Amino acid sequence: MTNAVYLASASPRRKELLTQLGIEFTQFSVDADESQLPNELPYDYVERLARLKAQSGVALGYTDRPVLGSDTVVVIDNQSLGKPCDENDFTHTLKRLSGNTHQVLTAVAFATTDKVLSCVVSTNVTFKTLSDDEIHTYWQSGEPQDKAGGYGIQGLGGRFVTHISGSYFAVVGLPLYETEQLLQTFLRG
Ligand SMILES: Cc1cn([C@H]2C[C@H](O)[C@@H](COP(=O)(O)OP(=O)(O)OP(=O)(O)O)O2)c(=O)[nH]c1=O
Repeated sequence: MTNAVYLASASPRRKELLTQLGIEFTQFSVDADESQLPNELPYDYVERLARLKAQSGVALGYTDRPVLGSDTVVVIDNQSLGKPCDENDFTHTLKRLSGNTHQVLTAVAFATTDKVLSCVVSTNVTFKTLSDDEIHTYWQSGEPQDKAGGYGIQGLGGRFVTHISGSYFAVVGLPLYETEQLLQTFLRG
């Protein structure tokens, strides 16, 4: 088996990040049910989804190379926040992130027909205090809509971040170092 993989993701960020790793890949999207189970912990949730996306790729017939699935959630007060469903939801989220530190959890999974291997990377991100105006203007930029927690650290949302501890790449959607390590372990095992 060569180093080439499949990327089971619709995310343009994950495509860019995987390109940055120099791994040859083919991208396709999978349609996974992303709802959280009752009482499911954020860590378990994000890891389950990454595995589900990878295994859905295998189930679609992409079986000749490892399939990479990944998922990102923002966690504050033990609650997982996905993409905002509307401006109200977004405003509520940004007010919770404002002036606080939250965690971004990104899970990565590789799957083939006979095995699946995954890991979760946690990064702490601290936001400055945001005004109502800043929050409203940011929503109108169109950037928050498709991003976990309603912000993009790599875009206009970057100016809200006063401190980050951990993997910047994991916040954007794919931790470079950990993904490469996981693939090496997967291919060896
Ligand atoms: C917090 C944060 C999230 N994000 C993105 C990463 C993920 O693409 C997205 C979270 O949604 P995900 O459901 O993890 O991924 P996705 O729907 O974009 O792609 P797919 O499921 O097909 O792989 O939020 C940023 O781009 N920047 C950030 O700062």
